[in-house]
Amino acid sequence: MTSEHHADRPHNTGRPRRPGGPGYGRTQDRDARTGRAPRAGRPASDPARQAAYEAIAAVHRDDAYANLVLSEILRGMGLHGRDAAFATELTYGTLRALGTLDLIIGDAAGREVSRIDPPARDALRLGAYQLLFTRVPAHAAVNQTVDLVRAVAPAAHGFANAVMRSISETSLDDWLTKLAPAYEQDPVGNLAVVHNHPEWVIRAFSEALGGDLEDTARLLIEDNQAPVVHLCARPGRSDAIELADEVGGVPGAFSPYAVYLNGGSPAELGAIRNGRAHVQDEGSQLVAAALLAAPLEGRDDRWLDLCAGPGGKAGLLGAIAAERGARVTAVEVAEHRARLVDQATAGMPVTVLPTDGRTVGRDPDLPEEGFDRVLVDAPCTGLGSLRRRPESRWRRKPTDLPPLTKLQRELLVAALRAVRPGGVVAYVTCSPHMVETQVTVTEGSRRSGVEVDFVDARPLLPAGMPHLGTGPTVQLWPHRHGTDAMFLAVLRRTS
Ligand SMILES: C[S@@+](CC[C@H](N)C(=O)[O-])C[C@H]1O[C@@H](n2cnc3c(N)ncnc32)[C@H](O)[C@@H]1O
Repeated sequence: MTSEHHADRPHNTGRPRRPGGPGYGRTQDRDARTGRAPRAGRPASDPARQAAYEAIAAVHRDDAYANLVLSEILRGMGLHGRDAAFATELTYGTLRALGTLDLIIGDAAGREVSRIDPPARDALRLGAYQLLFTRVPAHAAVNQTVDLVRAVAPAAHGFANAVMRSISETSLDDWLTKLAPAYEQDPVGNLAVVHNHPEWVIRAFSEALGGDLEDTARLLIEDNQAPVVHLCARPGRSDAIELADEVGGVPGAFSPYAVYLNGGSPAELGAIRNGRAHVQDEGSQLVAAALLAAPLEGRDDRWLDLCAGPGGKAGLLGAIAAERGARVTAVEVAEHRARLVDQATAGMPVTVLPTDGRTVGRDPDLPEEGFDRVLVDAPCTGLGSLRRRPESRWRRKPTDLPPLTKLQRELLVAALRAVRPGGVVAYVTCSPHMVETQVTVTEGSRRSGVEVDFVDARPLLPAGMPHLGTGPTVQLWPHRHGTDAMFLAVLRRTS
């Protein structure tokens, strides 16, 4: 091993790195130790790769969300069109495939990736992704990566060159054969490496899919695809067919409000800018509409959204409330998210309460038995929307579950107290994890102190929708419905 193989170790061992501190400099920064600019007169790498590197580094360094940080970076660098699309593919693809990329890099480098200096490590991940998962020619992937490493971790460029060349000598299939355990001996371990998901997530998916590993594999494959952007045509303001014509999209398969967008930036659409539509997964539209489709006797004009931020479902409920003469109270505990709900529901009969949803009965605006329909779109692991949040499968941990499920139960209990006898509560998560779905619903309703009945949620979804199971709850799936894996339970308070 040459000395360069060791040159990428942290220089300031023992001290945590600050964001923007040495070793994490932006590609155009000067080298923190030598003060020299990287390869004077020559860009570190092309702008799309540079943007992708910055985004990946920010996700790992600052716990940033890829979608938010990438759009900021693209804006800051003035990247549009093909460059922006390439940067997005590189960022999302690298973050999704992280577990497998790290195994391969670790093998090629002869050391754990945790022992590679973070800037060099992120550049190598980006490079390995190009080599193994894209049609970028190998020489371009290697050279661009080495140039990038020269800029962000100058001492490691020789090491990076050796690792990239070693990775490029073997095809992805051969790497997977070498590093994945045999399916017959360890099916979950095999799927984890082959389809880029943590094992605990695969076990959770498999449990929710009745232990069917072939079906689970189909879900994992779907999770690795870039999702189609769905719009929601707001009732009373727009119509899905007209909107599809206007934006060059296609009306959705299930939700009467859904339009599938054929690429392009939704933020630039007139319909989004003037509040006739919003971006929202079709599954989210379906579960919000299901709450309003549940039969109800008596009063039906006081609706509550107990976890409203950033306001997607509140926007749909508010638009329908305007048509039906109802009023929505939208509760959101995080102030900045409550402001987003305000913006999302401008001009609708919606009152936003920036408060904790568990204060039902203690807050005069959240009286017990004060609402006819209540939505609890509970905070959750988000394992059902991994397509949209490429980093989250590696960031989430099983230890996230106990505090989240406690909060979910408490919010469901609050919802069951807020609804009047005879009224309905929809409990929704964008996670299919059974602990967040079935277990929370069973435990929450048991602890609420009120009597409830399950309402069969299947007839509350559009007629003819396939794969809705045996009820009374419904689990949607990316590989079956093209939606996020939304879970829906509808409960009627009977006492
Ligand atoms: C899954 S998100 C809701 C998404 C939203 N319904 C939509 O469609 O845009 C859950 C939300 O619950 C909020 N939240 C968490 N704890 C809460 C609490 N105790 N009371 C009210 N909101 C809470 C989170 O800040 C987060 O915005």
